[in-house]
Amino acid sequence: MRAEKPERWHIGVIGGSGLAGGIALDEAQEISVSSPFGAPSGPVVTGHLEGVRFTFIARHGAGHAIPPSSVNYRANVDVLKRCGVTDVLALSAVGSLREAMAPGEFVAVDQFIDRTAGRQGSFFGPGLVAHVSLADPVCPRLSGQVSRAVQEADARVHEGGCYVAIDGPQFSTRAESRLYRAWDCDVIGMTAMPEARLAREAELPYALLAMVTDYDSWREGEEGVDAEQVRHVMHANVDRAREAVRRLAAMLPPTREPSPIDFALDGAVFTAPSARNDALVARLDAVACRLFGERD
Ligand SMILES: CSC[C@H]1O[C@H](OP(=O)(O)O)[C@H](O)[C@@H]1O
Ligand SMILES: Nc1ncnc2[nH]cnc12
Repeated sequence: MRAEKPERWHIGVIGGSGLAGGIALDEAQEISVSSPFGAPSGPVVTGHLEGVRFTFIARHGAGHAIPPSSVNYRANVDVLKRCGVTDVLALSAVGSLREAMAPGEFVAVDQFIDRTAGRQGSFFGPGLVAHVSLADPVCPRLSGQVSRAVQEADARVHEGGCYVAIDGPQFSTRAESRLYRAWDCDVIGMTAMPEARLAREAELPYALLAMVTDYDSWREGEEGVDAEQVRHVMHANVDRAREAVRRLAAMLPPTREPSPIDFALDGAVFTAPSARNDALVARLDAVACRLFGERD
């Protein structure tokens, strides 16, 4: 078993809609990292912000070419882990299902309902069965720090909110939008699942900063959401998201104390050593390096 995580922060940022251009990092370097789970969404850029190491991936690739259900979520998370990332901050555009969560505001999401289907939702599989806890899918420490960073960036943030993940790429019908409100969901998007599940399997504390771009399609007597509206609000606010990331870097304590999520795989693997699929174990050399060690 490998030693505990390093004491230095290394934040992996997965940038969503509006963030294909990345975040401005000092000494930024584009690096090529391959993954046994296939190609990540696009170039991986690593550098520093306020002296803290950051590594960035654009979720939809350069120029936003990859639709939500075609994102290789496993490769993205695996590559971040391979780069030595300690914590993941995901940035996403979302629709609001609550009057109080207005376009232009941010939500530090803390729960999910997953309505996606057919996406690769686990690093594990036949020959290596693991069940991690997902009761609290977001890291409260990172999410709290991110909320404070948004406030410092002079933007409004709602601390906590349930995100319903849909496949898309179409927006929801009015009936679906009303249904998700009845389920007590607060915001809607197309990408946080399975991303959050995979981060947990990779023992990476995950926080999701959602930027509200629209009211989806539940409001009586109003037009439903359309892409033009989303694009407009997104472009008006994306620099605030970048500023929040910079503020986060500036406020992180110099030493990273361990998180319980760093040990999410402890006790999670059910498959007996004699029944394990060696090829699958080998593919987990980054994700589960603490359990199985790294490849030579
Ligand atoms: C551009 S509107 C729909 C699109 O935006 C969100 O993407 P992301 O989460 O990567 O910011 C949403 O999930 C959809 O993929
Ligand atoms: N209304 C909406 N539904 C799904 N994803 C979105 N991303 C931004 N707005 C959205």
